[in-house]
Amino acid sequence: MKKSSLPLQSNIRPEKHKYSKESLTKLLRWHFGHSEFRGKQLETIEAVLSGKDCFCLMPTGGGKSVCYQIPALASNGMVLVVCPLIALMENQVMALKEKGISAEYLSSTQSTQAKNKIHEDLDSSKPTLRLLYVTPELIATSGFMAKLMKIYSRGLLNLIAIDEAHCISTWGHDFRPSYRKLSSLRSRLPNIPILALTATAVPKVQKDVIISLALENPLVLKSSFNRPNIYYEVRYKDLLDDPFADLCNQLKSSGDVCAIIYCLERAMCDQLSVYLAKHGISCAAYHAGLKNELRKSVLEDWISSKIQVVVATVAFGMGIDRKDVRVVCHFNIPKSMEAFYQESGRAGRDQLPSKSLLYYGIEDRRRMEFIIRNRSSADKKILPSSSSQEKQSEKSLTDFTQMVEYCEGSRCRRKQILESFGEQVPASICSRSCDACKHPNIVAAYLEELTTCAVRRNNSSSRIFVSRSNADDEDEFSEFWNLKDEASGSGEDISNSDDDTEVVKSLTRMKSLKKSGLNEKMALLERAEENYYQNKISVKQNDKHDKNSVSTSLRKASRERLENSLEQAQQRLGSTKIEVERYACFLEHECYEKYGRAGKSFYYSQVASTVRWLWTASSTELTNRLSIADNRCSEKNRELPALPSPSPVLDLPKLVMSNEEFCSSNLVLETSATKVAERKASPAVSLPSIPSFSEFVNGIKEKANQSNKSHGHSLNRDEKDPVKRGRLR
Ligand SMILES: Nc1ncnc2c1ncn2[C@@H]1O[C@H](COP(=O)(O)OP(=O)(O)OP(=O)(O)O)[C@@H](O)[C@H]1O
Ligand SMILES: [Mg+2]
Repeated sequence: MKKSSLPLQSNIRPEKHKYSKESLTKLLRWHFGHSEFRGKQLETIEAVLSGKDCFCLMPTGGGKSVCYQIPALASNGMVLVVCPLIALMENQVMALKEKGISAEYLSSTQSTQAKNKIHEDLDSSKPTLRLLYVTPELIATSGFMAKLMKIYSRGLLNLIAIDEAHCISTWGHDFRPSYRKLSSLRSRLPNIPILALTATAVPKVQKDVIISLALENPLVLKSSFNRPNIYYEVRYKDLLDDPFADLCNQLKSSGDVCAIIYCLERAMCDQLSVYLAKHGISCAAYHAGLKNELRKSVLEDWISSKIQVVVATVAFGMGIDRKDVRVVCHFNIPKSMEAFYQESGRAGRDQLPSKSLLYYGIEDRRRMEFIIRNRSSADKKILPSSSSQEKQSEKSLTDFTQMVEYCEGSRCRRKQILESFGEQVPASICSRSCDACKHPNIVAAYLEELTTCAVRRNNSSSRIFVSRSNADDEDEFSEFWNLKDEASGSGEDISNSDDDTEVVKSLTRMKSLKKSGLNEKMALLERAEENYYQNKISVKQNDKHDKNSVSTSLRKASRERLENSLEQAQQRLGSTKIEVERYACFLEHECYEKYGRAGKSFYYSQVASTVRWLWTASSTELTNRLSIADNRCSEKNRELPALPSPSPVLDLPKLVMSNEEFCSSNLVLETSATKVAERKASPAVSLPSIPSFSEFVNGIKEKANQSNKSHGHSLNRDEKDPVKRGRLR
């Protein structure tokens, strides 16, 4: 159904018309059904209608399209819209046509017939087209440029809108080399106002966009990037029993809502989508590995609400306008804050309460670092090394570090996002609409547990890197670098004079930020460990009353805790038969060997790590680890370290075993039944609670100050005990 145009004035160029707010609002209501302009929409529209260049920064879903669609309706000529993706153009043109607005797009995917029809209209004496969407690649062709010049010389071109303008900058997260070619528009088509629009522009990118498009004294309109209707939350994979199940519960508890789940790899999209579907969630996978028809039908089904959840790679989303997306989940850490902001910003475009969930895992982090580093070295092989490339790879790592800070820090998530775009905001801006502000104690406790996990994984980190040694393999399965071909084909050097200092500054900033976060704790822990191994810690081995020493009762309790966990692992894995008591002795002994002398806090942590590992270990991992115990049996003469003197309260001489005793312990230990009975009957050996690393550090400080202050953690012990809490709720 075609609506008649509201009669407004003629050509906006060369005479610059003044449009009243009322007449423009009328257009907005008539064509789009919105009652008022939002944010900076009106200012932007007035600026371009008066012939000014304009740089418009609005948050995702802020309503940037209206800023060039209304000018197209306010005049008789045509607005040229440059878009990075065909799918994006298709969507917008379809939506405009449904509103009765004359809009078309030109792309390689169209039939010759469709293209000819558009060209006929453009060549006619009175073209009806109001908006013509094109890709930057088309602009670069001489044929299209000639056509454009003709339209221009006839006075029919009113405005050039560059959507997703950050794609022009190599500093932006979605750099498109073809966007660089837009720089000729200004010289070829002088006096036509250019409107650059983006939701993602750090100051450096803004500057780059303005220079690259040769905008003349542009009006720069910035809205806040804040998305107040989005609640931000990070969930920690390493602390979860089953991240798939957790996500499934999260989606179910939100109701049958529309969601996008982003994964790094195609295989993960398929796997997760199958899992969710099996558990009653209406969903489908979407990635570049699927056939075009299937992809198209998934997209159509999702847009028309036939399916509610799409599990996709980053190939899905730019410009997709489903307003009621309630949850955007990143199942793997994104590569940068910009990418995260863009993707999570697809939630709540209708301004209603929505959620951004990010599942953070230590292995995901390492993997992404690995990909970024390898991508950089792969690029170096393809392209001759240049300073701009080096800066680029440094930037990728710096960007990623910022994302890691977001996950590993306990600061307000919203504030972190906004500050990463150079926006200084008061702490009150969040009003408890992120997990760090809403549940600061819980987030702090999770991060402390994560520290312990990180230490444990540090010991086995090489496994991850060894198994992923070929960067090219990554690209086959992930759309992480989805614009890679284009990017690597471009040899343009676009370095700016101040790039070096900017990068150095931001790196320094990142380093100083790190100091306050998890890394500091890690460094502290590493130093403490180092000190221990260099015998700098004086452990009073013979002092029975040293509160920090590991008592025999503690060792026994730890062994029982490990027995419980081994029993649970056995149940979970089903097929694996484990000699629970024997291996619990072995695992406990490992913990003691490594940390016993450093004191009970380190020892506790190590036991807790082992318990957590047992919750998630696969059958093979478990078998591998326990086979070490069996191998040890052959080391007959190896001496175990001496235990500290037994506690006067509970003397358990049998707890300290030689290797031989250990190897035959399955024969001498009591039956499970008697042990369980004994365990129940013995109140003296209750399971120890595990102090966090910060509790440990605070404890030392307190001791030094001889203060009677309590620890100051508001979580009670039950909440902090990972065994009792078990997992993230
Ligand atoms: N003045 C307004 N009042 C109410 N809704 C509006 C207004 N302007 C735009 N919208 C709606 O806001 C939604 C987002 O608009 P649009 O797609 O233009 O956002 P965008 O800024 O281009 O987002 P993105 O950065 O994700 O591309 C659309 O559904 C649109 O209809
Ligand atoms: Mg848009």
